Amino acid sequence: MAHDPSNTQRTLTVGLLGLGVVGSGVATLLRDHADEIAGRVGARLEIGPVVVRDVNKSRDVDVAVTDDVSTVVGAEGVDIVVEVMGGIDPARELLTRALKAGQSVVTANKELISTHGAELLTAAQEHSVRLEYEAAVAGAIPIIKPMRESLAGDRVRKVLGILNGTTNYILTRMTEEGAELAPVLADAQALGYAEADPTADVGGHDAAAKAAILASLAFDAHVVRDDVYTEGIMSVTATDIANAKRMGYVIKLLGIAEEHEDASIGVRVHPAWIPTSHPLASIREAYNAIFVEADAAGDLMFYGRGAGSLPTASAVVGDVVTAARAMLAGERLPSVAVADKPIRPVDEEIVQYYLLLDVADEAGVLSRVAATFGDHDVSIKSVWQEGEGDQAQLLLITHAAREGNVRACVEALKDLSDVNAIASSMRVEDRREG
Ligand SMILES: NC(=O)C1=CN([C@@H]2O[C@H](COP(=O)(O)OP(=O)(O)OC[C@H]3O[C@@H](n4cnc5c(N)ncnc54)[C@H](O)[C@@H]3O)[C@@H](O)[C@H]2O)C=CC1
Ligand SMILES: N[C@@H](CC=O)C(=O)O
Ligand code: NA
Repeated sequence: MAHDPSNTQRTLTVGLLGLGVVGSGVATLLRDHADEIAGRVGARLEIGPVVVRDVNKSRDVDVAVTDDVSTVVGAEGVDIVVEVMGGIDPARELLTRALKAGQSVVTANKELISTHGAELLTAAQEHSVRLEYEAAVAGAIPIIKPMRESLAGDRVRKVLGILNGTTNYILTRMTEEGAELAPVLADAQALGYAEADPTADVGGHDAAAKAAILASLAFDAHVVRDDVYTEGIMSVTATDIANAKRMGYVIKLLGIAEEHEDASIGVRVHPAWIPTSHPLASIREAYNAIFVEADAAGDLMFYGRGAGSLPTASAVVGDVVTAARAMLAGERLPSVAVADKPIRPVDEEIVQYYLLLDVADEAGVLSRVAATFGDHDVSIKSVWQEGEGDQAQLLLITHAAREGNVRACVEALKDLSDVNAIASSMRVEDRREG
């Protein structure tokens, strides 16, 4: 049945901060889906002032723009502020001001939420308005609301996610086409997936921000971006990809958050081998996925587009609808008791490793290498040797061991006279290892 917007006389005004990739998508959806949204909210949502840096720039979307933030932030008649500028400053100060002025806020800004989310949520609570940020984690995928609401009766143990579209796109093309990283990154930028500064993507920082937000929600804890151990994909080579493939694995940039039995929280982002049989192994291109292990629900997987204009705008506009409904119903943000749980240092994590060693092809090398592993309490699961003549490569996969021991073992291996180099090392995330 078609929506009848005639009974939705009330109008709420949505002001926008930023009109780039995401902002243009938000303006497009608010305009193109206006009637359905009015039917769902019980009020029409009107696009109010749109703040941009350069009012003279030509744009694909036809809205009136201004460079005066005071027309949106704290402005009489603007009910909801959508922040899609990115960065900490001035977003932090502008959103604080908006919340204090009684405006609900919707943001896609993971950098801001993962560092100053707690103070912004407090301001929202204190002023009885909403702060929504579904687009900040995994773009279009509904994950914030399921974590906050659908799983509120369960206990989440572990979250494992492909949280960055740009790097998944790059790794997919490196794996499937043998492409080099740099030109594929340029394609990801042209497609609107990358951050304004793409080192946030390839360096793992964007995924780390999202992992911090997810860990906070999953474990009712205060986890910030700087708590996340972070490695990016710059060191992943074609050789690593080929080695993973022939052993039955693929390489993905993973965000991993888990609550350990001592209530400490481990949260890390790094490239990892995962078995081709794992549901996350089949996630290609700019798609994201989040695999959740919960006590009662068991395994869940959330899948969808993690980046791009309209997919991200879908999550932003969904949040605008949430904020508008709450405003009309007088509903406040749910208040959650948050504990200060300790962050487990990465050295204390129990991990499995792939190591590639350049060694001299001489008698006794293998036993000296094996003894070094034994000295550090790291057990070898499998080993292959390749090459002949003076040089050989040893490919080793360890059993799960304490990260700090693996690191010390790697340092000791470097000191062996017949180990010329540690050509590569990467963690293996394999549930079969326990
Ligand atoms: N592009 C994507 O696929 C996704 C982006 N996000 C987040 O959405 C936000 C926006 O991202 P994009 O639209 O991709 O960035 P963008 O760079 O395309 O757009 C940002 C816009 O904000 C404007 N802007 C920045 N600072 C401003 C200021 N002080 N005053 C006025 N205008 C200002 C810029 O001129 C630009 O037009 C970021 O927080 C990003 O992390 C989240 C999910 C996906
Ligand atoms: N640059 C990000 C955009 C969405 O958060 C990504 O590539 O995932
Ligand atoms: Na999302």
